[in-house]
Amino acid sequence: MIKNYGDRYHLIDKKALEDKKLDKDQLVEFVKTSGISEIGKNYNIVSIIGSQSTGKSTLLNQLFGTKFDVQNRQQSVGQTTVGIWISKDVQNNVVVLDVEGSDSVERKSGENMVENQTALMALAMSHCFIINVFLNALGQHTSCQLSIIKIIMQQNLKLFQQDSVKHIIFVVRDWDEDANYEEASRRLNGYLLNIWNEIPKPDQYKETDFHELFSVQVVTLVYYKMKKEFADQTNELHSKLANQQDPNFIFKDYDYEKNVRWSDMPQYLSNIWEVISNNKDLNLPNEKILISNMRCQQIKLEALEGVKQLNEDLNNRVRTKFVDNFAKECQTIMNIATKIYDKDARDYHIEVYKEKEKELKDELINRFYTYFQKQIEQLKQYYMNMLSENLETLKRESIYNLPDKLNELDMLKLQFEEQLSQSVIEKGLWQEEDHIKYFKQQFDNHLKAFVEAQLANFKQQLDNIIKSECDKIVSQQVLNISPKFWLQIETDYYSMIFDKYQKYEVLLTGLRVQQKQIEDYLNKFEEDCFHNLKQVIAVASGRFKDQLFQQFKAQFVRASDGQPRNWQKLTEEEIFHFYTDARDKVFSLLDLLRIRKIKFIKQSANLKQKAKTLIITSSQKVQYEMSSDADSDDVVLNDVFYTQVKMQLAEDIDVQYQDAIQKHKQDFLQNIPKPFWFLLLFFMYDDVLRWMGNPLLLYPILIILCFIGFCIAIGLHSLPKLAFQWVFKTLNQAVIPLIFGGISKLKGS
Ligand SMILES: Nc1nc2c(ncn2[C@@H]2O[C@H](COP(=O)(O)OP(=O)(O)OP(=O)(O)O)[C@@H](O)[C@H]2O)c(=O)[nH]1
Repeated sequence: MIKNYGDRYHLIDKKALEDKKLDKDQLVEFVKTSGISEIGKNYNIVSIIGSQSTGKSTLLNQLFGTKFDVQNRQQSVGQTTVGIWISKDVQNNVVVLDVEGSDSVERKSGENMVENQTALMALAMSHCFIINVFLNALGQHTSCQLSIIKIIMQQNLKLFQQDSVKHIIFVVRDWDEDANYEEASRRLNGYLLNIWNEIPKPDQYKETDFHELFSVQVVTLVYYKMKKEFADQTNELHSKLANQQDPNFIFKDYDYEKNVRWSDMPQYLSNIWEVISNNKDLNLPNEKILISNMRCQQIKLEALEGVKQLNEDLNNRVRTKFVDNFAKECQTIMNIATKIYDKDARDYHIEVYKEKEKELKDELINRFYTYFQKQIEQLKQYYMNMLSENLETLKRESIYNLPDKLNELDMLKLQFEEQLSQSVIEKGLWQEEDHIKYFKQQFDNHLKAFVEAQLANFKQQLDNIIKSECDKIVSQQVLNISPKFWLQIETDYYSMIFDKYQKYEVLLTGLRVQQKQIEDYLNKFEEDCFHNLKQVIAVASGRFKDQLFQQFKAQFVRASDGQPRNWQKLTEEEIFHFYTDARDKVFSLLDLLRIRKIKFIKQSANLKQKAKTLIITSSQKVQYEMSSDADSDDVVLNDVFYTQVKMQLAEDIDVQYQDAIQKHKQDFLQNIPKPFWFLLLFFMYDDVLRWMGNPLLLYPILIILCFIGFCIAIGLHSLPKLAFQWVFKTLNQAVIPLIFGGISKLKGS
């Protein structure tokens, strides 16, 4: 059973030596009951080694008020202290180790290892290492007595990293006033320096000076029975070891942060002991770090657990909708977690503490990042939906209102940016700029697609308007073809198109179409307008002939006062004159139409137009010109069509002329009253019958009738008709004018 007296504890006992491990539970219990755990990191450990039964325990009890067992000389001479005992100064934060005496007679040969192990354990644990020696032992045997120091110093260097200066105090017991202190001090220091020089050192300490790692003092104590002096001297030594106010306090510059917390000491010591007893390599500071690592890791997990519910809540909310003040919430969770962590972990090894704190933050940030990704998706979805809804409404708006509306829609982008910026706990941490950039691109593309669709609709409407306007312009000219035909079309067309071109350009700029694209749009607009004009002219050209004919008729059939001409009153020469006059005019107009071609001539004109959206733009304006330049392919009337129209027109005009002539002649016959024609028939009919009696007339008539009958019988109905027409025409042209010409001459005379 391990001895635990509450005020002292058998740290390394036989069992620990045999098992090569400490009973941690017992140690924990001791740490609790002795009140050591309360001192946290603010403590120093003092240990003592030396030959067996040299009053080590007595000295410690005197110094620190501890209750280590002291050999009773009356009872027996033998080993009292086995292994290592641990206790605490009753008044100060000094932890005391009482170590088994070296060169003990109880240890069999080959058991030196145990002494070395306990001494090494004491050295590894201690901040101050007291070497207890008797004055009378100083001499030729001292080096033998100090051989243990050599071994443990060597091992200590090999196994442990030296993170602070260790104080070595030689306490020379039974000091005689006659003894030479300087001599004793020089000798003891000399022994240690020799040891230092002799021991093989690891590379990192090869060049290290002994005094960088060790501080050596020699303290003398009188024979313990000289109670007053002994008490004075031990008090002085105690003050050096425990009184922080003492100017000779040896731990003045000690960094207590390097200490292992007493609550972690059981684990720490059991690790050291395990390594020492198994003769394994050990790095003391690393061991401290190990403990700190273990505890800080646990505390970190506790901190994470402490904010688990908050994390889940945030995660659940961001799944359904984006969270306002997302970063603020993350920061709150982070603060809570670090507070939990800081409360328990801040006393551990500072670097481990910081490292684990960073790990905690990183882990939380990683979690927040997964929520942040959902947050981005939610934000994107929300603002894209907002955009789509707005665009749906804008479909019903006039396109000219769109530029202003686009500016309003930009607010959505800004809102997204603001929301996203408020969602990052550290600027640039989650590449939010990239997300903003990507979103803006997506937003702009969506907007662009919408604008393009709207522009396509608008362009279609614009084309129809242009077509109808062109139709009006051309029709107006076709209704009265004049020498200014093309010029007027050109003027009207330009003024119509110019206005629309400007508005279109302003609109395109307002709709944020890129400059290059604006040019493309405008070029297309010009081409389409021109194409429409050509189409309208092409269709209208089908009416040229009729219109020219009408214009001929208007000039030929009607007089300048607008009244129809009286053909009867006009001579044939006059009719002919009017005819040629009107005909020449329409033919010259037709000729004007004939060679006309339309082509672009680009002319630059600077336009400055203040847009509705307050954007000022200037660009080049392209104008058209109609000309007879044969370079262009855009021919309005080609040669074939022109010839066709001219022939038809000429035919129609001729008919008009013939008609006029006929009317001129018919008018003469029509002037004879109808009763006169009946009277003539009445007087003629008996003569006709008499003529029929004449075979010279009868037979030709019979032959003609037979010919007509024969033609009808064989299906050639038109043949007799043609024959009659020819005969009557000949008569009309040759005989009747002869007859009526004579009559009219007679009438005239
Ligand atoms: N001569 C002398 N004897 C002392 C002194 N202090 C104590 N003793 C006696 O030495 C004997 C051994 O005392 P301990 O304190 O048990 O010695 P120790 O070194 O702790 O012994 P171990 O535990 O076996 O290592 C006791 O009988 C003490 O009375 C001293 O300063 N001088």
